[in-house]
Amino acid sequence: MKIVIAPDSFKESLSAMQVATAIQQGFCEIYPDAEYIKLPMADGGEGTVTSMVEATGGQYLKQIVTGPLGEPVEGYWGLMGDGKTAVIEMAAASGLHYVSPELRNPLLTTSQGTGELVLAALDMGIEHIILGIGGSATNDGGAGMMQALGVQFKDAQGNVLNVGGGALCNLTDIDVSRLDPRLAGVSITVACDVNNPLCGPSGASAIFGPQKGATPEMVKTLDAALFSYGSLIEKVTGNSVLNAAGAGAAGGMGAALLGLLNAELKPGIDIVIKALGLDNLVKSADLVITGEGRIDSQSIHGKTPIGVARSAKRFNKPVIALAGGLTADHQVVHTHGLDAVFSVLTRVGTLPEALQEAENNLRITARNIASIWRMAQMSSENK
Ligand SMILES: O=C(O)[C@H](O)CO
Repeated sequence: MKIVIAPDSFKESLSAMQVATAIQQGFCEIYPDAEYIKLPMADGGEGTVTSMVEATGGQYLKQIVTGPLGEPVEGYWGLMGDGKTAVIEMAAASGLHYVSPELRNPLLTTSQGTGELVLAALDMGIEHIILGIGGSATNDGGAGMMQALGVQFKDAQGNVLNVGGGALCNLTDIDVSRLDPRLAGVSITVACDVNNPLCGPSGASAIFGPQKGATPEMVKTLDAALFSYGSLIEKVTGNSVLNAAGAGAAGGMGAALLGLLNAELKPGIDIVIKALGLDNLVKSADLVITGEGRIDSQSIHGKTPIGVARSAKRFNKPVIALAGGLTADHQVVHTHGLDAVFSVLTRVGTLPEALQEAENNLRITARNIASIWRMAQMSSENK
């Protein structure tokens, strides 16, 4: 029996490889002799560099950059096996995991560090950038990143804006004349973890603002700020961003990349699936297992489990997903290729307890799924 295990990370708890290993351990208790293929996946958010570097035999590079609250953090990026392509994930510089829950405030957080990672890659003379966006602590429309790359955002008095999503309320002018000229010679592909638009009820602020610490009042302020930011980008560049799919990824960073850098936005999971050759591996599998920290109705907008399911369903393979948590509205995922989904929680506890127990709970749940799988196999053999 061949089992492909292709999960995302469980954010703030386990890396994608740790998740895959825990699932394998559980399955091995029932199927010790099965062939297991573990593929740590990512969708543009945290883990994208690891997946792409490992898949292409590239290398990791460390870089001290400005974190979401202005503090120095040790970020990283990857040089892919071809030696010409940089793979950068914005979460490695501006990710939510850098800000503890009580300090989360998307009015103030900046994506500047992501721009600094891009500068580090340009310094190495790369020709192409794959920029994974998602998992951010920011809602600044990627303005911080663009500031690091030389763009100036100004208010009506001609003053350069402060950093953070809240400051964009005062934006009246975007000056691109000092944009780093090296960017003109580099192609940028953006791996978006979601396809949400910039603004509105399914936009960056409304959907992802709360997890970054936005109160309902802040969501309104941030949404209005991103609307005037997007409108101004359209006016200055002539590029449409307000209605573009993915412009709302990573707190609106998609809009800056599309509008100000003419980058191409793609579903991140498709880029990772291609680099890892997932289609070829699932083709001959008996079972495909995926997972993510949380599975909800938003998962269908480009998250890893659905991308993996799409790949598996091309070859009509069964797909099971394991999640730390399932929301009440998660069932829509069944119409997108996930045959069965399981929450791994084994008891009622606190969130920190759930994060801490995730590895063991994954193993236990995987063991039980394997046991049901074997019972089903035995009963069909006995018919
Ligand atoms: O960073 C975020 O806002 C989410 O991951 C969606 O991109």
